[in-house]
Amino acid sequence: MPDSKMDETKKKKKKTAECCGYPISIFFIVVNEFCERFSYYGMRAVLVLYFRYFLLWDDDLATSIYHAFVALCYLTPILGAIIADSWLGKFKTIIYLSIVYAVGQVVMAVSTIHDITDANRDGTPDNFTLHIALSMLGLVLIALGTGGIKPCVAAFGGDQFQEHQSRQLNTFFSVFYLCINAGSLLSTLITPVLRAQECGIHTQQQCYPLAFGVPAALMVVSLVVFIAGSGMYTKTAPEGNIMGSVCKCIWFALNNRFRHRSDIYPKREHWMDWAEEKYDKLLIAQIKMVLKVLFLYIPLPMFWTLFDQKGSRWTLQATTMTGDFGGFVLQPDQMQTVNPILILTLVPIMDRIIFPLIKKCGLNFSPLKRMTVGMLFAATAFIAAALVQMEIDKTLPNFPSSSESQLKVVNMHSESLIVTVPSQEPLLIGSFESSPDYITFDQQDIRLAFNTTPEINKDLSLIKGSRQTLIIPSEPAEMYLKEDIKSKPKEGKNAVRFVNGWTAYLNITNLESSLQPSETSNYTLVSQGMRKFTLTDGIQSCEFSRKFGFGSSYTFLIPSDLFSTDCESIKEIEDMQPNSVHMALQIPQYFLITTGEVMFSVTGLQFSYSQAPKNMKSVLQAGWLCTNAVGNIIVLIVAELGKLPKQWAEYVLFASLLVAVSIIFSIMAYFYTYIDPAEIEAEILKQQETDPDKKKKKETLEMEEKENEQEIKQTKI
Ligand SMILES: NCCC(=O)N[C@@H](Cc1c[nH]cn1)C(=O)O
Repeated sequence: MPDSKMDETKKKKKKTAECCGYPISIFFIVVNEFCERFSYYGMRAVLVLYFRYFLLWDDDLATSIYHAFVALCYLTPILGAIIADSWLGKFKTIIYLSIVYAVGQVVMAVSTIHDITDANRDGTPDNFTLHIALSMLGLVLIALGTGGIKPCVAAFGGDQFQEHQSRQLNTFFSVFYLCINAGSLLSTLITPVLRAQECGIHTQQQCYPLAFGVPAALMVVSLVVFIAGSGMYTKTAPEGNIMGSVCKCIWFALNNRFRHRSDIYPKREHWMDWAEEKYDKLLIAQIKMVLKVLFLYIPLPMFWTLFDQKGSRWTLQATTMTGDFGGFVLQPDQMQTVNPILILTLVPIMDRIIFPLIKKCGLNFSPLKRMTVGMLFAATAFIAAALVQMEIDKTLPNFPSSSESQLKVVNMHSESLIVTVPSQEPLLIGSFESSPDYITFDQQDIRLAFNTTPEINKDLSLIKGSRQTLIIPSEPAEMYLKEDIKSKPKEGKNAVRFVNGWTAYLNITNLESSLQPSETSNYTLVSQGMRKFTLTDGIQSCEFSRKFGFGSSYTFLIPSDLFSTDCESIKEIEDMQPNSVHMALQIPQYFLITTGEVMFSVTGLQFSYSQAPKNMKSVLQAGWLCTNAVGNIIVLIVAELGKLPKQWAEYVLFASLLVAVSIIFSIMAYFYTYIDPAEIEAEILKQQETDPDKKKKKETLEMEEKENEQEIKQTKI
């Protein structure tokens, strides 16, 4: 950098306004981040539901696309960092990519308006292709925007601080993290509520446009806030194509090293020193710093692999638990908000109390040690999750393995029946009752004998890995098999179905179609709480209500005296008992992983900023975010491949993997020496200034490069 230019930036820095030791411009950046994270996490909160219930994709497709989107969001930071460092500078990159981001959010919101293609006004869109195309376009733009600006915003925030504000700089990253979590907490609470509203022009539907529209609006606010602070920022100019020269320099060093591999050449301290012939000492030193940090990042994705499973595995675990807290009832997916709530309380506690206390005890709790401890906390969180899982497993129904089949017998006949089952005591099943529990068979083909007159022998071919119910109607010879659910119902809901013992067809609320005599309905899902069903045959009707817990399954037997007893005589068969392990048991694992997050993630953010040379701050931020992307990809792969028979075993496996990785990391960290990039850079510059010969050489090289660049530009034109 020419001296005159350096003086200019120094002067500018002196002018920045301060408040309590912090640059005022920080305020705008922090508010901007809050709005942006509100927008991002709010959209993410309803995304899977949008795929599932608006685009009508199946579960697997919905979750795969969701994870792929999240992974993409953490890969695009590389792109953002390149644009910022080599072309537009952080400030302009943030503005332009925020516009892309906001446009993406708006496109996404528009894609959720069913009325735009609902010509026949039946409430479902007629042209799914258009909606899918729009939403995919929206998501790509959003991933580009959110990922692109993320490394820039953190680094740009850091840039606002001057050298004497290093203490405030550390606090900034904590406050930054608090804002992220305040934004994510609020939006994950609000957008699902917005989604549950009904809206529409022709037909009233779930209000996805509102659930995606509010995040879009917040992104526009975020952009406006950022621009509002425009006059106050310290803006560092882009320093040219850093990534390009870094790659060229590394390539040259490797080549040069290879050419001089014979013993006759003197060894050099570091392989990067082999670039000295052609490249500036400063650049070489900077590359060394970055490479050291990037090398250290290699084990980090494992942390995110565990961390990001709280959104998937842990939420699934919560669906097998009960959320009844007496006064209020917590839904399984709401358990996730425990993380941001704990962040909001733990970050200040750590910063104000725990870390200063450790320091007072004379212990040096360096950033890398903190990160190692953070990883160990995450591992213990998974051990806690495994313990909870074992508790749940005790209460879970005994589902058939893939080679077994299970059968239950329901007797709707007016008399008791004795059923002879292979390798079992004969079963006595009273009229209007069922066999006490599912009977498990190793074989598929079985023969049952019934003591009716005349005796009935029935050959059944059961489905492997399935649960089925044999319904014996009033006319026993017409018995039939019905397939049952073989896992806990989704999202903590309850699966219910009816067997019609009434003599005519019945309409029942919640059921898709009317039920013929002796027919068994398909399952309908009802959520926790008091639920009412109205049964009618077109002439008479009665109401039947029941309180449901979480994750149960019932078959309701409708008797022939249904209406004379005012629905009182409906009999329930419990196929799956409601969940009984309390969701509060998940709090320890949330506490542990969040403590781990504060030590690992907040520290990693600071570390990535502080150890990066001035012109490569966003690059290292991008590298840091990339560890998150890789972590998500590992989740995707493991979810596809690894099907451990027991969930608790999978938790223990992940915990052990992370412990192993954290040991490796601690060894790597032991050999890392913390640096002050600014100091090293200043020293090298000084050396070069006192060495006029080298300075000249460097200047000619720089001029050559510039000429080259200009030539390239001209040829392009
Ligand atoms: N506490 C969870 C929300 C949160 O802090 N997210 C931060 C950090 C982060 C990156 N990957 C996972 N987490 C963010 O979005 O930058």
